[in-house]
Amino acid sequence: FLRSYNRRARAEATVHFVSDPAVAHRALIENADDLSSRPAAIFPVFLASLRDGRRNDNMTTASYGPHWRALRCNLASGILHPSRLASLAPLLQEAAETLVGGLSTRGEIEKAAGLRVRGPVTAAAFALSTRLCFGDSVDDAHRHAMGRVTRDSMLAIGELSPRFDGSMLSKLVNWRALGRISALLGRQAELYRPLIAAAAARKQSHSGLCGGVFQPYVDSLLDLRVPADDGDARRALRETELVGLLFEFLGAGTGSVVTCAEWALAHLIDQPEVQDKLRREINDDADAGGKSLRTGMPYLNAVVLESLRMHPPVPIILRAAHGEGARAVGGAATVSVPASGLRVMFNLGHIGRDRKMWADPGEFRPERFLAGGEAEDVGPTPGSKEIRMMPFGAGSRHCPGVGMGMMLIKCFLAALVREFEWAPDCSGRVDMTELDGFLKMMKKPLSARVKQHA
Ligand code: HEM
Repeated sequence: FLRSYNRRARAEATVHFVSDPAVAHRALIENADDLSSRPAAIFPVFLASLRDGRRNDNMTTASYGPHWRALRCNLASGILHPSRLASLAPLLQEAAETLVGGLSTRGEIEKAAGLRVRGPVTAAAFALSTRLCFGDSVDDAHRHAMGRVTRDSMLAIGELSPRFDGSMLSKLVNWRALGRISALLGRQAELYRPLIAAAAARKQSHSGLCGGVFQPYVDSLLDLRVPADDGDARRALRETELVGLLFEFLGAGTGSVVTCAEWALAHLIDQPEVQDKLRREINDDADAGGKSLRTGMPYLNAVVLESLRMHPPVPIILRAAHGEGARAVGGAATVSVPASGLRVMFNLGHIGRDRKMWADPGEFRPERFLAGGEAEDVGPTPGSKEIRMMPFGAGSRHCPGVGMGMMLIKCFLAALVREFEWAPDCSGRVDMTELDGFLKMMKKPLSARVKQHA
């Protein structure tokens, strides 16, 4: 029995790796509907479900269908809607100013020997995400505790083998990471519970716009009604679902943004002429605020895109492929597709450095994204014609935070380059080795000599 169980689990767990942009296009764009779910077993959904015996999906883990659609519409038409980006801009600017202010007051010795930027940028991005999620009333100690648990949860999820398939064998192999994830889910619930209760009380008194401009994410989740499991009725979200969705927002809004900002700064240090050119554009920009960050400053946009092309913060995306979509990935000879779908991993790092698509793909050259460059029409998400890079994914499950993510990275980078000059630390070089993990961070956190402009 055990042997046949393991054989079946192994067959179902066969993973197809896609690094070819043409195959990714065939699968994710031409057969989008057949690749619109992620393999559920990979995610620790079942751990959350152990708590109350039900699946407790967040948006990432939800199967393509009415439940996912309700969650996605709520976020994409609420806080993250492109028309809201203008009103979010002042909050983003405030976060960037706090970041720069904090770095300015660091000791001169630290600045001269080598300043590590990952911590301060993470703190600034997390403070903003917390504000968007819960409003303006979260105190510092509570926010720091949530920051720690978010970071630890991401690390624990990263420890889970990408081949984890929910089988008994893989649970045994991953028992340590699963135990940690389970404990951290409990801690998240403890920390979010009072903030959810405060949002419910706010709702009663019709108060509490964040920054005076918009409804925090948690408030919208309390208002949301999702399809009930039986019939046409709709129901409110359960506490365990709320916790999962809030963690998803805090994690997604922080880690990828920080990873991209750090890589971009690393390249600006490595190529001072690119840094100078960027600084000139930023200084010449009359409106250093919201509109420029969205549609102006082409070189800043190009620097961020080039960084995302070379180092997509989320290195792998996962899908379960069915029908024609499975054949688009596995080839015409694909005969047996498990009921749960063919498991597919798209390697975003390889796709952005494909030699057929890019000249000198290993070189950091933002000019390729400017008018007349080889990639002048390429944006953060692929169009319908071809895929050349896809740092925010592609198809119906692409990242809903692309607009806010791009704007936040640009806002941080513009502030950091306007305010400081960046140079290698006393080691004299920038180590560009990538960390093999859930997020493709710099293996050695960036440390830089920083000189403040007069
Ligand atoms: C530099 C910033 C970011 C990067 C590089 C990034 C990247 C990604 C990628 C690669 C995916 C998977 C897409 C796919 O499977 O096709 C994703 C999904 C997602 N991202 Fe982002 N992301 C970023 C920022 C954000 C922000 C700011 C938020 C929200 C606050 C966010 C929320 C989400 C959510 C909820 C999903 C799941 C969507 C679904 O399954 O429908 N992300 N992101």
